[in-house]
Amino acid sequence: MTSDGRGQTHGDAARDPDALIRRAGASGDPDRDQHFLVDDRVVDRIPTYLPEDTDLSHVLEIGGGPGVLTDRLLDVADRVTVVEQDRTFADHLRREFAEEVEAGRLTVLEGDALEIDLPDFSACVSNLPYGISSEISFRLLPEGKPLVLMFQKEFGERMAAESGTSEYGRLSVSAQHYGDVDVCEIVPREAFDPQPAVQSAIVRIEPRAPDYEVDDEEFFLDFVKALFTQRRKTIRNGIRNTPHISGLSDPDAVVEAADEDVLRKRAGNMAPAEFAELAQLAADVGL
Ligand SMILES: C[S@@+](CC[C@H](N)C(=O)[O-])C[C@H]1O[C@@H](n2cnc3c(N)ncnc32)[C@H](O)[C@@H]1O
Repeated sequence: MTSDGRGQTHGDAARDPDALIRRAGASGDPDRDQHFLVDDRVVDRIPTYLPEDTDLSHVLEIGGGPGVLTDRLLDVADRVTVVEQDRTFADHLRREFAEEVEAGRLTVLEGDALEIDLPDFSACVSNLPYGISSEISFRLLPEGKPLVLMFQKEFGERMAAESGTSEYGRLSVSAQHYGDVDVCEIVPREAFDPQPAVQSAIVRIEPRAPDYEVDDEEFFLDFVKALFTQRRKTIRNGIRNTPHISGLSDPDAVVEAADEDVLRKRAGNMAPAEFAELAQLAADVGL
């Protein structure tokens, strides 16, 4: 660790994004979710969004590309593992950061982040391939580690949305079940090359032990999904209409046992803790 306590430093200066892309020998292909960060100021800020007391012993990055974020992560972390599916960029990362690879400070895993065995990591910081935002998030969230992730703006805002807003939905409840979710920054299209069609958002997820119990995590997530397919209906009707999604064998028993105030609500007005309490009851009497 350096004197500022934020990990080791490497090299003298941050590598220039344009030079990194040139040395990779390939430009980004939007069809492969390759939108590379070229705005140094944004890249510099990303690691600073990690919660203060984050353990930086082993930071995971999904989708390294030319390595501009990898470079900054090596500045703050003791060790970095980067997963990159595209061989051209995986090879480039190994070449570009050969010293760090040699020193055991950087591991480059070539493969699909949805399929590959992920290492134990202490935090994850990534400008994600947008096409796998949802699936990779739900691989990372249950690990209970701090995450700083770049998403498409609308996706990030839905993840962080509060109950009662139009963006609040299944994604918000499921993500906030694992931690406190904030949008740290909206990033304009111009910060990337090639530019994506829409703006992006940097989102922080700070893990938190839930202040409620969920014994059957899978049922909880299915139950939330089921109720949001009926978001305009009351919870009472939502429970009755969706046993094929929630897996409940006796939805009427759940309706009979649940609190009348809750049954009158709609999914968009239920906080994650209220969903969890209802799911716990539903699992007990209706599964
Ligand atoms: C949005 S770019 C980010 C690149 C770099 N971190 C940056 O910020 O400039 C996403 C990267 O993820 C890679 N990628 C796409 N799908 C992937 C997958 N399923 N698993 C691992 N990497 C993937 C792409 O090749 C690309 O390099």
